[in-house]
Amino acid sequence: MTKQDIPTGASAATQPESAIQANYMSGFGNGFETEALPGALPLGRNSPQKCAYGLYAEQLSGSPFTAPRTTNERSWLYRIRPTVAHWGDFRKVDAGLWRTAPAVEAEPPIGPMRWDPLPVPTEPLSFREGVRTITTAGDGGAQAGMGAHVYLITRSMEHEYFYNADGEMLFVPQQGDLRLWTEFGIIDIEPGEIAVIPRGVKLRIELRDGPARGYLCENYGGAFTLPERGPIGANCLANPRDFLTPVAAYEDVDAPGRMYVKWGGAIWAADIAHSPLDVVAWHGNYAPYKYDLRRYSPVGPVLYDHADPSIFTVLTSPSETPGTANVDFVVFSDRWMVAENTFRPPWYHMNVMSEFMGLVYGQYDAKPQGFVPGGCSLHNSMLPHGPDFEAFEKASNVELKPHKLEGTMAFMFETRFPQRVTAFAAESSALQRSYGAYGHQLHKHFNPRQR
Ligand SMILES: O=C(O)Cc1cc(O)ccc1O
Ligand SMILES: [Fe+2]
Repeated sequence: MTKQDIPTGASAATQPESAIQANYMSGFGNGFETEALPGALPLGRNSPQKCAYGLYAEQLSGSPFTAPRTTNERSWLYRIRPTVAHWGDFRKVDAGLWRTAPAVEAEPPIGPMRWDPLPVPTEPLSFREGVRTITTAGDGGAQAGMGAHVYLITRSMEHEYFYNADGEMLFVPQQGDLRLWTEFGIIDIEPGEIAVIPRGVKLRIELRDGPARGYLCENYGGAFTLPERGPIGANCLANPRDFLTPVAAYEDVDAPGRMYVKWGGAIWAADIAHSPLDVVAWHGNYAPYKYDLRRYSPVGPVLYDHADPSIFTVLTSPSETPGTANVDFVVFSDRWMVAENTFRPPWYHMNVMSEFMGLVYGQYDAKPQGFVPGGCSLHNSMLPHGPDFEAFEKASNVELKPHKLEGTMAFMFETRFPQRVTAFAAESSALQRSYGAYGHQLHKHFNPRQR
C-alpha cells in the first residue's frame, strides 16, 4: 500500500456518533497502516523526535520482541495521550460472574452437560457486568487455556472503557448487533459474524439494536491464527481476504470516565479524565478484526464417511505441541451432505480434547432437539458423546440423497485442557439436568442372526 492509499477513518470529535461508519481493510495478519488525519503516520520510521499533530507514539507488543517472524505481533499507535496518561488509581472491583482458570468452584460431573439459553435480563448490564463464565480450562497465569463465557448486554458502555490483559477475546454474537469502539477503529458485528480483540486492546462496547447475547472465548494462549490448509491448498476454509480490520478512528474526548482492566484474573477500575480511544493513526500486524462466518467455505467428504471436525476449523490458537491446539474455533455451517452409504451426522466418540459448543441459529444435526440457539453444551475430555436417539434413528434410515443443511450455525471451542464448570453454570436453572442420560435412549439393535 502506498502512502497515498492509506485508508483514513473517522473522528468522533468532528462527526455525530450515529453518522460514523465502520470501514475496514481486508486481509489476515497483514502489516496494515491507516490514519484518520492526513500525515499522522510517520513516514519510514516509528519514533520521530516529534510526531505529527503533537501525537505520542506507543508500541503495543502482542508477542515477545524476539518471537519468530511468523508469530511476531506488534503495532505502533499514534495517540493523543500515551496509555500511562490514561492510568488512574486502580482498585479491584467485583468481577461479577466472570471467572479465570484455575477456577475450582464446582465438581464437574463425569458426563455431558447442556444448558438452555441464559435469559437476557431487564436490569442494566454492560458488557463487563454481563459476562457469565460457563467453563474455564488451563491456567490464565500460565497463558494456557481458555474461558468459555456467555455475555448478556442490556446497556452500552458510556465513558467506560475496558481491556483484557489475561486473554484475547473472540466474540460470537447470537442475538443483537454490537459496535466495538476499539483503539484501532470501529467494528460492527451481528449474529453470523465474529470479532477478535487482541489482548491489551482497549474498547467500549455499544448496543446497536436492543439487548444482546452471545458467546465469548477468552483465549489465554497463543493468538488465534488461520489453520494450515495442507493438501487442501491455497483456497477454501476461511480465506484471508474475508477478515476485516478497522481503519483508524479516534475520540478526542475530555470527560470523566472509568477504565476497567481485567488483569491477573481480577477486574480493576480507575477514574480517568479522557477517552483512551484516542489513536489517530496506527500501523502493524497486531489489531482487532472481524469475519463473517457465512463466508466460510467448508470442505468435506464428497464420496463417503464423516471427516474429523478439524476440517471446519476457522481459527486456531496453537500450543507448543504441534497439532495440539490450545483452542480451536470450529464452525458447523450450511453445507451439502452427499456421502454415500454413510452415517452422516457426527459419529459416537471420545476425545482427549474437550468440547464446548454453542448454536448461533438453526439446528445441529447430532442434537436436533434440546440444543437450541443461545444454549451451550460441554463434552469434556475423554467422555463419550454422539448423536441422540432421534438423530441416530433418522440418519440410519433416511434415503441418502444429496441433502443441504441450511440455516444453521453451530460452533465449538475445542481445547486440549479439560474444562471446569463454574459454580454459576453448575447451579444455573438453565442447566438441563437430565441431559446426561440421553445415551440411555439408544437401545440395542444387535441381532446375531441378521447381518
Ligand atoms: O461432538 C460434536 O458434536 C462435535 C463434533 C462434530 C463432528 O462432526 C465430529 C466430531 C465432533 O466432536
Ligand atoms: Fe465431539
